[in-house]
Amino acid sequence: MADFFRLNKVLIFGVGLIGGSFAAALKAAGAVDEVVGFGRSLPGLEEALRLGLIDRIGESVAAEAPDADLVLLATPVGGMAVLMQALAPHLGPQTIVTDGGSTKHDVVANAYAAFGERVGQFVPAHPIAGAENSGPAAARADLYRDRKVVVTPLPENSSVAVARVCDAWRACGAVLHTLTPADHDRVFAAVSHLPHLLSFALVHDLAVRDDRDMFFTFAASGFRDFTRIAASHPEMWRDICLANRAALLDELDRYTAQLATLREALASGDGAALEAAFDSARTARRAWAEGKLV
Ligand SMILES: NC(=O)C1=CN([C@@H]2O[C@H](COP(=O)(O)OP(=O)(O)OC[C@H]3O[C@@H](n4cnc5c(N)ncnc54)[C@H](O)[C@@H]3O)[C@@H](O)[C@H]2O)C=CC1
Ligand SMILES: O=C(O)C(=O)Cc1ccc(O)cc1
Repeated sequence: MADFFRLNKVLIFGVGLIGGSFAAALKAAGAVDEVVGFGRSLPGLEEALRLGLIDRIGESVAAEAPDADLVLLATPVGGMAVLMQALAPHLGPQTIVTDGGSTKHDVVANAYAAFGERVGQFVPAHPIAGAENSGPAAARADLYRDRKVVVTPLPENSSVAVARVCDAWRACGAVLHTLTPADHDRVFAAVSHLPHLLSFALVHDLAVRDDRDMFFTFAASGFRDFTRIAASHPEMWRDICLANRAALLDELDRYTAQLATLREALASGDGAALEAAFDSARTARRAWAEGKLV
């Protein structure tokens, strides 16, 4: 990144964990003059202002967008189409729009529909950093330090547009990677969306039992590790699952087949088959945790 990288004005739609952390990181890096926040909840925006994540609450899209260098969409993905439609008539010639959404195929389709001939001004991206906590109070200036951000550029994007988005994320401390939207959604269905669905499913199944207290009383660290992400934002995860439903259904089918194989081994008392699967998983998990599988 060039040393002189600096943004004049950044608009953030949805100043929660992802948008608020982006704002905080740009400010900490001295890479932005002014951050203006938009959102659907005034108390949330006032909290973001109090926390110093944003400098102002936006007056109107028409007034704020034309001279903005960068616009980040950081709402749940299901809300982005409407925001894109609202932004499209007011983009300045130099304004670049990006997003932090967890899915890309749907976001890209919505961008083509909203921006039309100006879709080159939209550069899709996804920070692979986050937490089960949400809202402006969860935002942290160091959330993206040494974390990956995946960009899925469009054929219509200029190198200047892609560079502005990548430089902004680099100013936040992130490491940039590039995927196609299709590969992105296939990969994250497997390593992020499916694990969240499984975690929600396990806790939900226990939570609806009459004698749930007995189970939760004795749940220990393995349960804690497996279910931390079941404390994540339900609306956000509803949108992710629906947006990436084709890839997620494929992964769910693979997982269901894997469970069926293990169930069969269990039912027939085939300890060797169970141990072989557990051993293969343990080897891969340990290698991944030691950075040997990336
Ligand atoms: N939470 C995580 O760990 C990660 C989330 N993401 C993606 O980032 C986006 C934001 O997620 P978080 O920051 O975690 O959520 P969050 O709940 O912390 O923040 C979202 C903010 O958007 C506002 N909002 C919701 N709907 C809106 C709408 N229609 N118009 C305007 N504002 C709206 C909310 O009031 C809230 O302030 C999502 O698309 C999510 O998929 C990406 C990477 C990690
Ligand atoms: O809480 C966790 O560990 C996460 O997995 C955070 C996360 C959630 C959604 C994303 O698109 C990327 C990262």
